[in-house]
Amino acid sequence: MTKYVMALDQGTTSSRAIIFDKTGAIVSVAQKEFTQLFPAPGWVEHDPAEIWSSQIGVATEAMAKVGLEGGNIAAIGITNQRETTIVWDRETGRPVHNAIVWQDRRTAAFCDNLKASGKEELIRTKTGLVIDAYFSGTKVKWILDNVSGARERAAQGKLAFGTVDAWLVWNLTHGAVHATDITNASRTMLFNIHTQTWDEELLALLDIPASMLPDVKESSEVCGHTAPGVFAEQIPISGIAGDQHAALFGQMCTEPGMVKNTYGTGCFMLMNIGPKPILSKNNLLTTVAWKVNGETHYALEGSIFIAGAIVQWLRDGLGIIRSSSEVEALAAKAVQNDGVYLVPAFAGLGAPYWDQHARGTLVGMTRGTNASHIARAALESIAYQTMDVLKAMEADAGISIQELRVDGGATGNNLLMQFQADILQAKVVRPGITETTALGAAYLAGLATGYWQNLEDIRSQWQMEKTFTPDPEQQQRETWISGWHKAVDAARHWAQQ
Ligand SMILES: Nc1ncnc2c1ncn2[C@@H]1O[C@H](COP(=O)(O)OP(=O)(O)O)[C@@H](O)[C@H]1O
Ligand SMILES: O=P(O)(O)OC[C@H](O)CO
Repeated sequence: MTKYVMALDQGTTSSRAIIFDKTGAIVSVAQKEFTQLFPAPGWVEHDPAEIWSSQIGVATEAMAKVGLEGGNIAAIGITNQRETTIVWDRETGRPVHNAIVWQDRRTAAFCDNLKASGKEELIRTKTGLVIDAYFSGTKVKWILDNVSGARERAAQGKLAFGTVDAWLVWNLTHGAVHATDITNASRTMLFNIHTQTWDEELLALLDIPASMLPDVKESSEVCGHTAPGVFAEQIPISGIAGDQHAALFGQMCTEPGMVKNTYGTGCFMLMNIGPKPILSKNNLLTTVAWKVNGETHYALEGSIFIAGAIVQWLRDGLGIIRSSSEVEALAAKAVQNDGVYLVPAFAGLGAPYWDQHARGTLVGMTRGTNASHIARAALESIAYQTMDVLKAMEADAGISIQELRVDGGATGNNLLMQFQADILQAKVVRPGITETTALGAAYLAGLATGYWQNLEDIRSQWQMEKTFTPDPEQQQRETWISGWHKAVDAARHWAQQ
């Protein structure tokens, strides 16, 4: 019987299942968007039941589309939107609250207080993270503080916390396994990336009982099997990684100094920095890239909160396009931005600014401004934010980055990719398979079960599809960049009380 590996890719806006064969080629894909809930300004939630039902639905659909059954799947890999926080009852398996999504800003004031109380250095040194509402820790605390009876039940060991990977594992195993992997753990602000354990001092600081926490596994390791009845046969769950870490692996950035940028809802640039967790001096995060066969690789990360999501906003919020793919043609109608800049700080600004109070800002409009300028400014904002992060990364690593490997939904946009190369003055390289997040999770899962023997087995599978080279004639770059930074200044601190 021919065997395959299935990746479950639970993203911010959709759940996807992708089945790969031994050559790393895609055999089947199924995808389902799910509901985004915005219960208050700055709040973003998902229904955990819908996360699970959409994910198991697409897994079954991807198999059925090509006539595969459980017995055909050698391993399952999970990759997920990170930081998004779910707390559930261990006995009933029911969540006590909606998932609080990574973009949610409700704990920003608490984070300000934490900073004011001088905890920044402690948290940075232990976790590699800056204090921000982005990470899971303060979201767990919010649930315990705000859901009636939750704190008491948590103290009695009755509640479980997990990021989305742990929630999927719990459901796939019918509650037999409560586990996460080290990459997801490194995004909680509760995990010490040096000792690789949950940190008691941070748990005490946020008043979170250790009994709620999942076991922490390597990224490529069998952590359990699907429960009987989930699929026709029980399948090992043998790879887990946060989506950005999985993408770094799927892009085969396995050597220190290699960099990838994923253009999805947000943009996330990660650089492999090898086995030592170097702390950033330029407001980037230090995070665990993966742990495989007992060897940990670390990464520097620049997280941008709104990237492709700005295109969704043009579609759903402004209504100037009907589908994301229309944005390129609309933007191309404006040869230049004509001084119009859009800073998409809808959820504050992430790296390298870390301004929780920045807000979305559109500047530089005149009577000649039309929808195409706004579309162009939206696309350019993705590239400018990436440039800010790349400059910080170059400063930290002391190197000049010549090549950026890219993936994610927005990389299909050639205008954006060319502008990115021009503004960075670096090559932008798009691989044949842009589903590198899912591919990375599949590789991690397949390596643990012997589907692939070792890295050499898979390294040669990475192939370039198109390289965007910078236009050497570009004269206006510096002017454009200084316009962008003026616009960022206008967006900053806007919502500060
Ligand atoms: N042609 C395009 N140009 C720009 N952005 C696009 C284009 N097509 C899709 N996108 C954006 O890419 C994002 C989806 O990418 P994906 O990698 O699936 O994201 P996620 O994993 O965050 O859900 C959406 O925000 C969408 O607006
Ligand atoms: O779902 P994505 O691809 O936008 O990724 C979300 C990130 O993991 C959040 O940190």
